[in-house]
Amino acid sequence: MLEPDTGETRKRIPSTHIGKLQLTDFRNYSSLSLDLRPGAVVFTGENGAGKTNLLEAISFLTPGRGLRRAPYPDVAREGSAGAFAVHAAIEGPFGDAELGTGTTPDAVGEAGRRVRINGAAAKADDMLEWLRVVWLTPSMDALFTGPAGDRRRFLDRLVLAIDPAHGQRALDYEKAMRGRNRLLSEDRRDNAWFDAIEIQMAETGAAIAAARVEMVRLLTAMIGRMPETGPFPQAELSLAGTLEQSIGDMPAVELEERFRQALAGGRERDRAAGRTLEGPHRSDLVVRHKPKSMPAELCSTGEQKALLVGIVISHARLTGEMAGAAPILLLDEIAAHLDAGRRAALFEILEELNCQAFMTGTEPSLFSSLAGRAQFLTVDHGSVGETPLPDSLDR
Ligand SMILES: Nc1ncnc2c1ncn2[C@@H]1O[C@H](COP(=O)(O)OP(=O)(O)OP(=O)(O)O)[C@@H](O)[C@H]1O
Repeated sequence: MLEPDTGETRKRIPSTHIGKLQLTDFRNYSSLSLDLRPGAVVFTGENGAGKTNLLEAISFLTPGRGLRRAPYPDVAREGSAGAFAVHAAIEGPFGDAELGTGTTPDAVGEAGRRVRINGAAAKADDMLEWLRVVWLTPSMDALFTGPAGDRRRFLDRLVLAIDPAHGQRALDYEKAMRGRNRLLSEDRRDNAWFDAIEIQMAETGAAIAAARVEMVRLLTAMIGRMPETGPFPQAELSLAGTLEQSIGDMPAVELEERFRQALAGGRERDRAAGRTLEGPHRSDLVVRHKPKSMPAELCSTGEQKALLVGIVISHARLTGEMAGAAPILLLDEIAAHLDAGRRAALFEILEELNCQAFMTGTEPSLFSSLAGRAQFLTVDHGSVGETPLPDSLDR
């Protein structure tokens, strides 16, 4: 894996931006065509107008199930034939590209979403060659207090943005584990079958753990570049998980072999539980508020939000340096828990990162410090137009 640029002469990372976004039968949009500019893009409108839907559409320009993780039939506009399409014209340092994605009425699961790049059928992972998309949504406000699975998913998305092979690794591991869990729950005792599955789990599981450890190492270095206190305090990151904690203590092949042995030795225990109890699917990302030396889950709501924003910003910087192009950021209701000082600080950092950053809020006044430096768009139940300026910001 490449190292981020830590030199004295830090260059400005080139920006990738969506110049045009077109939606068909996507949530409350029957047909929409939007011209977008680089830098900050602010969507404002009343509750239920369709602001988050726009961010969700952009989140489909990266592998996975989008920022709501919704079943595809829910995403297609009610009253439509049951299929949706998102199309984006991308401009960036690697050239221009046309990215298209969508479903058919019977699409289910991740594989049910089709992708086209420059008119040709492509895999979802191929979109990562053109742009990286990272998001922060209000549902992530409970990231530090909620279940470990949410933090794992968050971490794996961070890894995916800098290491495109991570998605396939995770899919392969899950597929093998589902096979093993089926054998366990059906009380099958076919040792050869178990052996074959466990070899696959050991290989992919050790690779997943190694990629996560690497991510935490790189992100920790990047977080260290921020002021320790300041508007977005430094987070201290570590991983809880048998595999992750053993990395560095032994060569990768030995780690893989140990995990394989642990799986084989744990069959009876797992049979009693009806599922696999050990592996990277049980790991957790542990976050502490460094200046306060306190677990993140014990911090105030605002402090947790500031920590999370700090992590996402550092990750965006890391992604930019490693991928050679700044990622696209989706910041849903970002202003909600941030005071005016932190909002202004965030906008400054986004400009420095050179990201196209999509932000939503009910009131344009929340973004007043961006007046003249951002594209302001008003969302109104299925249509989007330029926000009249400057009056709306002078309030
Ligand atoms: N499949 C669908 N077809 C049509 N409309 C839908 C579909 N799914 C959701 N909606 C509508 O989209 C709207 C919600 O949009 P969205 O979540 O983007 O709102 P928002 O502007 O972000 O609101 P808030 O400020 O409350 O977060 C709701 O009115 C909802 O009924």
